[in-house]
Amino acid sequence: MKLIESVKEFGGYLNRYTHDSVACQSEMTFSAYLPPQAAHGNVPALYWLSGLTCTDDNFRVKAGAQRYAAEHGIALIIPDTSPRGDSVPDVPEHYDLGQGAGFYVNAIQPPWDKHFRMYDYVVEELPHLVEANLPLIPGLKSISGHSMGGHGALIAALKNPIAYRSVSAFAPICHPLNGAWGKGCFAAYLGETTALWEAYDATCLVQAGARVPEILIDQGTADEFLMEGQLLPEVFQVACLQAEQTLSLRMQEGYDHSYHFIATFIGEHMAWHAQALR
Ligand SMILES: N[C@@H](CCC(=O)N[C@@H](CS)C(=O)NCC(=O)O)C(=O)O
Repeated sequence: MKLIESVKEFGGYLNRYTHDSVACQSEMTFSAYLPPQAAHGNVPALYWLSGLTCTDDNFRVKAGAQRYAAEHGIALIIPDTSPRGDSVPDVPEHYDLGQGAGFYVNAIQPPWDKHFRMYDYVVEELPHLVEANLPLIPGLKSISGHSMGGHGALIAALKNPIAYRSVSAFAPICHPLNGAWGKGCFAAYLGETTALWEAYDATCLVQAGARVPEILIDQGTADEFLMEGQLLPEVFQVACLQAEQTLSLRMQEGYDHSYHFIATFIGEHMAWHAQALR
């Protein structure tokens, strides 16, 4: 992997890297914040998955997480939301399909199947890469994300409960099978057989018996996409109740879907993950 940018922040370094991805068959970009503690030894990591239209940049400039990462001695690993480049398929007129909208699945339908393997990238390739090249404690990691990335964090943890110490999400897409964003991307990437979609749907995974120790979700009540029926946390909450999956769903009065909402509560999520990563 190649370091392309490094800036000192809160005593640590906010770095950006590129590398040739085997999973995505393209060059990928990601950011990593290494807290000051990483200068003296290996540290745990929190992976952050962003939402539709985002690159690795949105979280690093808008969420304000680096201050808390420095306080707790946790590295932040911030991947892009899809493969990119001229040879990677896209639908520029649709922000919610193709580049910027990888949905953290392994596509099996052409033309997406060659590059859009974000599930393998996030769960397998990226952890192996960063643990081999950065001062990280191998295997000591947690995951969080926003919207499409909240969905990604939930399914990554539910499908790999041993791999992550904790999972949280901001306004996650909890049941993509029944929201317009999820349906559009799943149909394109996975085909029309909805049975295949269930393996990437947090609500279906919980209903099918997947479990993690605890899930923390913050959801703004003034979120425009909550009102549109894209996120469906209430459906996930019922599934968790029925399955006895511990869920802390905090409905945050008046907050919208934006990074202002994330910035407000990211400190609490970082403290929560820090406890699990201790
Ligand atoms: N209206 C938005 C829809 C996409 C959107 O809201 N994306 C969220 C994630 S679902 C986001 O994080 N956008 C980038 C940002 O706010 O920095 C757009 O067209 O960009």
